[in-house]
Amino acid sequence: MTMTPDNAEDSPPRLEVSGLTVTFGGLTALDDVSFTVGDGETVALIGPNGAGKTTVFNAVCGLVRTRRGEIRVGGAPAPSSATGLLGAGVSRTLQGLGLFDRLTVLENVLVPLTSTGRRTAADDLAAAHEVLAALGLNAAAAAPAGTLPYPERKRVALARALVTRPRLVLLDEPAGGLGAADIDQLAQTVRTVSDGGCAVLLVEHHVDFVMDVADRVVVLDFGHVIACGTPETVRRDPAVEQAYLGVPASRVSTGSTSDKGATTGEGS
Ligand SMILES: Nc1ncnc2c1ncn2[C@@H]1O[C@H](COP(=O)(O)OP(=O)(O)OP(=O)(O)O)[C@@H](O)[C@H]1O
Repeated sequence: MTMTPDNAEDSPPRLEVSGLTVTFGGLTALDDVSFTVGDGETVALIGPNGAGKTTVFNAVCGLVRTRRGEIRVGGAPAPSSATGLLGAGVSRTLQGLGLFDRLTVLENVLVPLTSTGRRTAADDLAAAHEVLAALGLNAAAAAPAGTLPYPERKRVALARALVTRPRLVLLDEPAGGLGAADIDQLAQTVRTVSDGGCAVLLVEHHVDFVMDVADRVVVLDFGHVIACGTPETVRRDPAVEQAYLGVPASRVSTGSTSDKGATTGEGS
């Protein structure tokens, strides 16, 4: 859902990517990529393997050098340090989850709060328990994260991204490896987050999930934006059909259990 704050017409987009070009040696991973994500808006980046989706995330987080172009968060140049991003209200999840398996679920979720050092321990605990409750993880709070089943581990990673109450959250394949019930729950969480005014940018291969939650879809292919629009517009676009949606998953997937193809059923 797109929120319309009172002064929306005066506000810069929460995320503005303009003419972003990233090269790795002789490879142009992103070529003149531009799009925006507004407050309360959910935008999905889709495209085949190697299209450049994760590179966009890495560029927004300052993890890869930008050859050309500009990235602005809330109207200001995007910070490039982890603490700068947290301060600007940006958080992200990782494809590989990146949890500390031996730390408890609660300790994992507290990590981004303690690293900012701006709040009291009591505030941090309250915020962590709030997000754990919202994601149905309270009962698992004291368990080592590594002992949980994969869908719960994914929710812990999501909780860790949301505990700072971000204004922009980047979700890297949030539905990957999940079954239908977990994807429904995830979609509800994404809607709640965006209804609260947070801008959501997600990379996802699970097309049904994208069509369900995204306000707009940006389609990348070989580092170029080949389509951008509402889910229905993009789904009917012949160029998107040819580059991605019409391509058998086996031709864009990296493995038989991978969620990297354009999947339309359950993610695993
Ligand atoms: N650090 C790097 N060094 C060299 N090449 C890289 C690096 N990171 C990404 N690439 C290349 O850049 C291109 C875009 O990769 P990227 O990971 O952004 O694609 P993607 O759309 O996220 O793919 P996937 O769906 O498989 O995650 C690919 O050709 C990839 O091999």
